Amino acid sequence: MSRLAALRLGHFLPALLLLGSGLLAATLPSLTDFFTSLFNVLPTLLLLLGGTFCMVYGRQRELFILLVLYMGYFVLDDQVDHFRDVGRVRDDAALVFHLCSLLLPMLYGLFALWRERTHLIQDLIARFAVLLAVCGVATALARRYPLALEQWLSTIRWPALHAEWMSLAQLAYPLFLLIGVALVVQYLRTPRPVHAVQCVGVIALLWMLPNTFIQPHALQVMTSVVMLMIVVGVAHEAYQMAFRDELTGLPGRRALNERLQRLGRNYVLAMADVDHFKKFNDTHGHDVGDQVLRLVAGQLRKVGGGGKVYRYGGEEFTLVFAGKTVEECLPHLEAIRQAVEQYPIQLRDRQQRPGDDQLGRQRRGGAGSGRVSVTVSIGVAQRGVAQRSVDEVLKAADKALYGAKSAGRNCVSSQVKRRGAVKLKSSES
Ligand SMILES: Nc1nc2c(ncn2[C@@H]2O[C@H](COP(=O)(O)OP(=O)(O)OP(=O)(O)O)[C@@H](O)[C@H]2O)c(=O)[nH]1
Repeated sequence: MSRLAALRLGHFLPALLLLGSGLLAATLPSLTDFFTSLFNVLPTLLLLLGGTFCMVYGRQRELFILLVLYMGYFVLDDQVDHFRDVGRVRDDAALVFHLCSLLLPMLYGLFALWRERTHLIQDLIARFAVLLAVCGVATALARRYPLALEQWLSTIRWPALHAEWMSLAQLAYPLFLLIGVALVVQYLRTPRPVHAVQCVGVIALLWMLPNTFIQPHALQVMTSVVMLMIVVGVAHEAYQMAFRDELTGLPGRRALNERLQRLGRNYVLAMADVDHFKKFNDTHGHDVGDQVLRLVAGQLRKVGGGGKVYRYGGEEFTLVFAGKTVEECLPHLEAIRQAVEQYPIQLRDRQQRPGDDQLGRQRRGGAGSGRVSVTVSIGVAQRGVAQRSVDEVLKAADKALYGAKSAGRNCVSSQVKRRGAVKLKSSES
């Protein structure tokens, strides 16, 4: 699967919806008392709840992003409050604002790109040390040389690139660009929900900073929104870990158990099993076996007739058809059986794999390249008078699968129970 194909709207959608709602709320001329109070406490609440959640699950990276966002909010909110109460900005407002417009994207980007690789405690200490060092140096410089620092920050270094609407320190724009590109590259290399959320978060910050003193609720609303995005991203990944099978990307056994609880009165279950997979593993190795499981999963996923496929475990998959009869499902099962059988699997020696794509394509087409194919056997059963509970239907599908294996494999078998008699129907190529 290409990296672009792996790019999933589902990874971005929650964050984009939050961003849209945030923009709407932040640009409203006034908010009701309820929402004003809510957004006043939301950043603190999200730091406490989201931070605890991240700590419990060892998500240091997201914990520090939340911390950086909150610190930025804390410092700027003080300035905005003064501006709102007195009607003019504090003397140090320009210095604080320019410093935040550099430090906020810088620290956000740094922690977003800094993967958790070392031991949890070491990682925590290293991140704290970096945060303290950067904030400590910035505070010391701001106290010691306020005027020089403010001048340095507000200098327009590249007049040709400056536009009227650019209210941040000019250095902030290339910094935002650099971080945005780095985060997009990170997502393309590893398409994970938190990586997607971090990309959208940069856009929200880029909108928030210039509007901090202009839109009355920009700071509270956008800080809350970005913090919420990060927490949602972590929750999304926790859900995926629990319900998705990592190898194939299919929903896993836990997701299947959930689905089986709410199937209604009419449904069909099918069990699909890769034939002679032990032999395949023994011949080609476990790694190639894993690749094959991914390919088979990719073919099974295409099943028609409203079927949904789950990885049951090992080399077994379960297909669920809600509101269908066996007769309606058989053509779709037969189609995927054929699709798996006809799918050519290219075996390549890892060590001999060329770095060059074109060379790789040539070699794949070459006579020496090894092509194999695998087949699946499928057993299918339907809820009926003889098997009423999900367990019974699953058992019947398993029995039909056993029948398919006995009938020579690479076929679909359905077990139809009528008045105690068991009839096994096999369709073979
Ligand atoms: N590579 C790989 N192999 C797995 C995985 N899960 C289970 N297996 C292997 O799948 C094989 C299952 O073999 P068996 O259940 O004996 O059946 P089979 O060889 O497929 O033969 P039939 O089902 O009778 O056609 C075992 O060798 C397992 O090690 C996995 O995630 N990756």
